[in-house]
Amino acid sequence: MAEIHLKSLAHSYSKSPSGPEDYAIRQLDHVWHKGGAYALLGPSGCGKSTMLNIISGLVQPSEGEVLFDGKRVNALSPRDRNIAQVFQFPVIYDSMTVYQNLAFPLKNNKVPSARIKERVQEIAEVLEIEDKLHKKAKNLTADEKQKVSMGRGLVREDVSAILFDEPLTVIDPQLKWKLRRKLKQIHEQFDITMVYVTHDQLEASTFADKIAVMYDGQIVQFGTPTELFEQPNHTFVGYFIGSPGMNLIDVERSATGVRFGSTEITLSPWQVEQLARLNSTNIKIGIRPEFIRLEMKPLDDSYEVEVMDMEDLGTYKIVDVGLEAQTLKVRVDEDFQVAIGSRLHLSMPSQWTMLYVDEFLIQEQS
Ligand SMILES: Nc1ncnc2c1ncn2[C@@H]1O[C@H](COP(=O)(O)OP(=O)(O)OP(=O)(O)O)[C@@H](O)[C@H]1O
Repeated sequence: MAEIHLKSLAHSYSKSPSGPEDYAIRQLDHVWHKGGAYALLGPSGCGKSTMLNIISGLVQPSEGEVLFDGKRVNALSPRDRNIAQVFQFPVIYDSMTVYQNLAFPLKNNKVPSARIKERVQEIAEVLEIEDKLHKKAKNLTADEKQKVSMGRGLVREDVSAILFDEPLTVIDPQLKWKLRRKLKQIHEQFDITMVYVTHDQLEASTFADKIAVMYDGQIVQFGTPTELFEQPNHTFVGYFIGSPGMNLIDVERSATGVRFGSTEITLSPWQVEQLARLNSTNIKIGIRPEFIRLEMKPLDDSYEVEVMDMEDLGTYKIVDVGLEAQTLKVRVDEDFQVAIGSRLHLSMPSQWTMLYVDEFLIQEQS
């Protein structure tokens, strides 16, 4: 098991990149600590697979270093890096039995046969495929094949880390949840560094203690699911995490804070102070639908809004309200009743009103 440090790492698939847009990974520094259960979350094309392949050695980074426990491994082959990688689609030998498939990585590493037997049995039990051990892999279902593929990654005890690249894509939705829990359990049991790539926030937060959110070749935030929800460090994190995502409104500076149209937004004094130090005109405020309050009567700091739409999602409702030219989404209880077109009063608690300049969160200095 190793700490994996990506130092000043950047990668372009182009031989002569002419600008940041030619990079799949823009310059970043990141540490995956020993024994952590991590997710690497982001939309298609943001660079997740490239990062995993750089760690495992399948891709050589065009800039920077990959360090395992402080030792540079850029020149080491994937085999010598001792990383197990599980891909989106099963990588197994069809002509071998399940047992032979699971035993293969151990045999290659000259593990004594008694230990191979024990270990294969242990992993097969965890993945609930012990009754398939003597079946030929070609006769398995797609789900079972992927379980074997995962087992081949999990079976080795000496690995620096296990990297999972969207491993549950081919798995039946019913089984997905169960397998994610299993992986988490395996992590707790064997204490291995695991990095799990996904574009699904639910998958990321059920598996990982900490999530790295990737956007456009950069890690824009590395935090717990709660931190990503409550303090999105970048507008993309606000938008991508949550269902629906954060309300983001373009604003301009005003005498007391910021405004859009004739709506003045009251900021905290420290936000005003920090904003005054910056020149950018790319300013947004963000607030999650869960943190906006809707009232029948005006409050001191409320804004009058019009109800535009309402969606009943079973256990809660999402109300769309119009404030000047903006539409904000508000999450309300299931029993909330209101007619479309009625006028309500909206308030945004300052504690949950985030200020973004050039897409990054303005944070209170301690
Ligand atoms: N072998 C390659 N040659 C050239 N460009 C590539 C290659 N592999 C990936 N890219 C490009 O690099 C960028 C990052 O791709 P990558 O596959 O790492 O993203 P991803 O986040 O894993 O996406 P997905 O979830 O769709 O797999 C994309 O613009 C992609 O088109």
